[in-house]
Amino acid sequence: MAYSYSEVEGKRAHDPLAVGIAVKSAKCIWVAGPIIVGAGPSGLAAAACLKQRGVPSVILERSNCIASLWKNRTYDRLRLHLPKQFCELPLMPFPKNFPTYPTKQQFVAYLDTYVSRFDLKPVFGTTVVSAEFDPICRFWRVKTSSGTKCLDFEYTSRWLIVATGENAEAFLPKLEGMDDFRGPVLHTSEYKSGDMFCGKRVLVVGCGNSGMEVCLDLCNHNAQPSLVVRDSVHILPQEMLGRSTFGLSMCFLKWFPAHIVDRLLLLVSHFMIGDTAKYGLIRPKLGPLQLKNKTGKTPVLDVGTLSHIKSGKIKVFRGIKRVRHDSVEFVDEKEEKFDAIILATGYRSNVPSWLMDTDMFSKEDGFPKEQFPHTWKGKDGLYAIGFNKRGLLGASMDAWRIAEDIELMWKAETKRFTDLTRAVA
Ligand SMILES: Cc1cc2nc3c(=O)[nH]c(=O)nc-3n(C[C@H](O)[C@H](O)[C@H](O)COP(=O)(O)OP(=O)(O)OC[C@H]3O[C@@H](n4cnc5c(N)ncnc54)[C@H](O)[C@@H]3O)c2cc1C
Ligand SMILES: NC(=O)C1=CN([C@@H]2O[C@H](COP(=O)(O)OP(=O)(O)OC[C@H]3O[C@@H](n4cnc5c(N)ncnc54)[C@H](OP(=O)(O)O)[C@@H]3O)[C@@H](O)[C@H]2O)C=CC1
Ligand SMILES: O=C(O)C(=O)Cc1c[nH]c2ccccc12
Repeated sequence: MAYSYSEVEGKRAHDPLAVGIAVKSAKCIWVAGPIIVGAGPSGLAAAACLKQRGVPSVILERSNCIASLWKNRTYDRLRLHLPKQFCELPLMPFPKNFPTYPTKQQFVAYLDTYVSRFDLKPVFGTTVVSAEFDPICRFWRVKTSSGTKCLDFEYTSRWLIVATGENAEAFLPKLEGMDDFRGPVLHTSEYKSGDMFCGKRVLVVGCGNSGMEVCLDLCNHNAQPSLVVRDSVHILPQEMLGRSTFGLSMCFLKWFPAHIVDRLLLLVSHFMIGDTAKYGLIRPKLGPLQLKNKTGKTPVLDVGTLSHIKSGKIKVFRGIKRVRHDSVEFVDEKEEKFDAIILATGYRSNVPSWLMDTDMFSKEDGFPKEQFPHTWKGKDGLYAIGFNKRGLLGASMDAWRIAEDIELMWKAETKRFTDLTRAVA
């Protein structure tokens, strides 16, 4: 099937002149600057930093909006857990009137403004299904799918920036007997509020920040939540000594090693919230910051759930042995009836499903093989943003580095091109 120039034109992202996209063939689009996969906070931050340095880019996004995780796959009561100064994207501070912990709606509004401010125009409804480096031409071939075959393209560029996120796909563990359960089973990415669970017995599986906060939301909606804690977990108060726990940790880390700061955090936590192990929340052997550094596991910042666990309003269970028709059996042989199950079991990267043949990413977990601060750069013009397990702050750090790196090559190439055209003229 032949494609007219205007049809391909319709799929163009940014200002075609500024971007310098050239249509190479009917279904192939050459991108002069980098291709960015994903229009979440990371992809947007990368595009903005590049633009500020005069480097155009094209963002490919599978959903029909920016920040789809925040807009479509998070619960209503979500707020940033870290103070706003640690969650800003590069080049644009939060509005002064934002509270210390902005709501999801405020954060999303900020991202919408960010997009307007930098005039970013992601190509929506475009899933990257494969990306491969062509060693002969020395550029990346990025194949996309839009659901309609006639709108599938191959984008090519010298640079590829992976910004699909650490939370690209909901992780749904296979629990024995789950198919027999008579009630609803949903992942936290589908959970909006406890409205529909009023009066219901709900089992929340997983005690990360999502599981803990969903339990709190269920309490607020008069449901009866129970929490599965299969392993150990660090719970820290969101604030201590009059400061945010995160801010305080960052401050102390400038002077002391992580294991010392961990001792302080645990001491103050013990003083403020007591021994969490008494309630089934056993602390890992390694301190919260050391554990975060080593495994990426984020400590839970308590926003009110713990008091309901202490009061017995939220029951804590150990791992699940099997699910039955209307109940769940736990590893310690206890069995309890439930009306619904919410899987707060986290997410997975989807990079191995589309990025071919690279040394940069692990095929097992879809994260860069290198550790922070070396996660952002691979070979042959390949970059990763938002994969250093340091949230939005980490994504901002990556954005600066990537833009700086690409700008140097971009300027050199632009100069070569200008020299060449002058010589020809
Ligand atoms: C509930 C929740 C709350 C959080 N709160 C905080 C917080 O308060 N502070 C903090 O610092 N961090 C927080 N995080 C961490 C979180 O990872 C970041 O906030 C942020 O969303 C990461 O941005 P990202 O752009 O890297 O990934 P995402 O926001 O996940 O964006 C990735 C984008 O890539 C798109 N995509 C994926 N695969 C493809 C493909 N194959 N083709 C095209 N597009 C694709 C997705 O649709 C998505 O829009 C939170 C995470 C969750 C889940
Ligand atoms: N406002 C905020 O800032 C918020 C931030 N977040 C962030 O979003 C990211 C994702 O968080 P979250 O969704 O909580 O996911 P996490 O990956 O942090 O937590 C998943 C939890 O599920 C448990 N789990 C996984 N499989 C099973 C199973 N088969 N049986 C029992 N338990 C299981 C894990 O246990 P184990 O550890 O044993 O593997 C872990 O406790 C994190 O970075 C988090 O900090 C989330 C919510 C709010
Ligand atoms: O939400 C996340 O997982 C983040 O990476 C941000 C974050 C929340 N709490 C933290 C504690 C230590 C380091 C990062 C975080």
